[in-house]
Amino acid sequence: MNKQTTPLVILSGFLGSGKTTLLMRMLDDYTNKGLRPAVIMNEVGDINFDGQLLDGAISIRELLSGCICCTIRGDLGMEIRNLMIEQSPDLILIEATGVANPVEIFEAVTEAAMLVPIEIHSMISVVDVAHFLDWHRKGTGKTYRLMEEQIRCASMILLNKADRISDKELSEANSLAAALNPNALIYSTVYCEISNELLKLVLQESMDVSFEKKHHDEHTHHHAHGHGCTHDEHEHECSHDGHGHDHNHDHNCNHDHAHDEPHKHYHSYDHVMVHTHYFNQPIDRARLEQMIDELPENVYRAKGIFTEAGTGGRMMFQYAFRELDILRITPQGEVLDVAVFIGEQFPKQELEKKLQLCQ
Ligand SMILES: Nc1nc2c(ncn2[C@@H]2O[C@H](COP(=O)(O)OP(=O)(O)OP(=O)(O)O)[C@@H](O)[C@H]2O)c(=O)[nH]1
Repeated sequence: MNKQTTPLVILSGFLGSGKTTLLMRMLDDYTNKGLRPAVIMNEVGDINFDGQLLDGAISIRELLSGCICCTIRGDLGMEIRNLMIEQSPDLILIEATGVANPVEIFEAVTEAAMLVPIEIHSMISVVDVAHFLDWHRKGTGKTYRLMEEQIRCASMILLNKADRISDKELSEANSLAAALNPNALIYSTVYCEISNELLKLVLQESMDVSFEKKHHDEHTHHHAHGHGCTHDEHEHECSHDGHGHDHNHDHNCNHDHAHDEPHKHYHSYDHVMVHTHYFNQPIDRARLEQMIDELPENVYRAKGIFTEAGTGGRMMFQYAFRELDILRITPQGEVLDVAVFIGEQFPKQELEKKLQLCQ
């Protein structure tokens, strides 16, 4: 490890694949070893629920309401710079949004490296293996292509949620991932459980070599600000009709795709829709569970904090690819009751009605 630079690890992977689960493991391990990690978390929504799950002693920077690979790319550089100056951490972990294009994140970090001495040691792509196979069978769509890109750019791939598929399917997913990225280390995991040796390896310098090579070999489109990305700031469709708040991320990313072939550049963010709902009353948990069970397929991800009617307990729910987890939390500081839904073209008004009925 080069002592002059601070190692930086990027956690990428589609919505709900297990990035925060991995982040928490890494933080536990590194803090137990006496290291001082700092975290940058990026969410497409307005709220960072995952910060609630982290130890209050860890320095966390949040980049909300935008995707670090595009709209708030400049902010990432500034955050890294500020973190380095104010905290001088031993390492920086960046959890990207599930819809971030890894090539763009890599470039945003590279730009930051011009300001402060940091070095990317690893880009870990966490894959919800059941979700990945499902999309592979459909074989099309921006979501699948984004997942492919996240796999292609990784130095390490975790085929996570292995508990949700058979051994045969796991071996199929392994072959698919290896075909997309023969240079990466591939592991299958349950709740991102990786060994201490691997966690150590993540911080070692050699890991980024194949990644950099892939970057230059395969992603030959022009960049360094000259990539023709004319972001028409978000067309924020903010309908403050009481509680709902929608973001239709309709920016036009005019990448010069002629230069991108054969590996096109997928900014899945432009087709992603975010709906935020603030609860103003306690929630009937059974109704919430039923409402989530009935969510349309194109809602990929939902998270929220609510007060349970009856017990008055504060709860966090996590929904990813048709699986729901609800856990009791002790909020750090003042935290509102709020839920965020992320997906593609889902009927927001219908969702709003159902949310109202849970109260
Ligand atoms: N069954 C199963 N569930 C898992 C596994 N790993 C994570 N989860 C659950 O999947 C949900 C999403 O996990 P997160 O770690 O929050 O996923 P994420 O990638 O950070 O999600 P976003 O930040 O929204 O993109 C949570 O409810 C986790 O408890 C696993 O291996 N198996």
